[in-house]
Amino acid sequence: MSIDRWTTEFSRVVVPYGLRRQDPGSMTESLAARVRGLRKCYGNNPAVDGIDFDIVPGEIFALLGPNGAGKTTTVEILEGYRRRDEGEVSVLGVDPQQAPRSWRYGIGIVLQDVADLSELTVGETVRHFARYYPDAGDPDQVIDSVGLSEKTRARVRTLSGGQRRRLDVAVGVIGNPKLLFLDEPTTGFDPRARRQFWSLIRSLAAEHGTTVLLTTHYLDEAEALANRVAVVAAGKIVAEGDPATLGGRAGAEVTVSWDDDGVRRTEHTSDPGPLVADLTSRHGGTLPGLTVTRQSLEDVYLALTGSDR
Ligand SMILES: Nc1ncnc2c1ncn2[C@@H]1O[C@H](COP(=O)(O)OP(=O)(O)OP(=O)(O)O)[C@@H](O)[C@H]1O
Repeated sequence: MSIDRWTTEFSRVVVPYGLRRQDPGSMTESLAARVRGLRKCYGNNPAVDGIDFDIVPGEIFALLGPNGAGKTTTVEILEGYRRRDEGEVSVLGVDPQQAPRSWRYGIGIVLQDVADLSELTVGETVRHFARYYPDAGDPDQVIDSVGLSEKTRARVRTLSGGQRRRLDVAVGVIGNPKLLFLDEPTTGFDPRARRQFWSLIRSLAAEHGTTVLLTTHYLDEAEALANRVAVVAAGKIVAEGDPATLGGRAGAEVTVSWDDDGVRRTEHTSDPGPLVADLTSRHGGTLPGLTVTRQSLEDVYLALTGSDR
């Protein structure tokens, strides 16, 4: 996250705007976001070099890519915190560069530690942010939905890292956003906290219809959460699709391994069923040490973003 985004976002949420209620349904929103030919250079260096994608309402869309690929720059342009050099961008039916302040009520941004008003309690923090939205959710319900009910009266500075992230999410969703931006949301989480966080995000999408734009370096996170992923490398999208089939994964060869009298055997096949059936019958009905491994999303990702890029 860039400092200027943090500063702008922080001032956005702590400085009242003189809020005006707007019916979010009045925006043209056949797509939650539409991006065409997006380009952004820093000096002579293209950070984003001609990116196209759509985000459908209600879906969880993940941007993956190595450090410096251009994900944050893209997301900040969609959030309205950076100006593009070229291309068309529409978010909730509006160009973020021309957006009225009321457009912000429809988007939620989960920033790391934006809720760090450490002397306030969890309840006070969420109520504080709720005041700046015309259509805010009930603070107690939102705190409950992120699993922090027992910490409502705890001071923010006493929370663990994972609990703070939950509070960041509570602050990100208190305005009932239609589109939620999650930038590397589970960095530093323990495995259980990550699973709980994933459940929270899934339920936001499933129960509230919230659209989510996620950036992450965790491929299991993308696989667990995203309906679609786009892999970005050197400012371009190099693959896009369902994480289960990305890069021809579903049709790729499968590795079948088993133990044969103490010797490890391996075969590669695009159709493992007949091979496993044949081997099993030849081994008298059981195949010791059988493993059937399909290409992982990480394998596909590494091939797509390899050193030749
Ligand atoms: N304010 C800036 N000034 C100059 N160059 C920048 C600036 N912000 C980003 N860049 C450069 O633009 C490129 C893309 O950066 P960006 O932060 O968008 O990548 P990213 O995919 O989000 O990376 P990460 O995964 O490390 O967060 C990088 O080469 C980066 O050094």
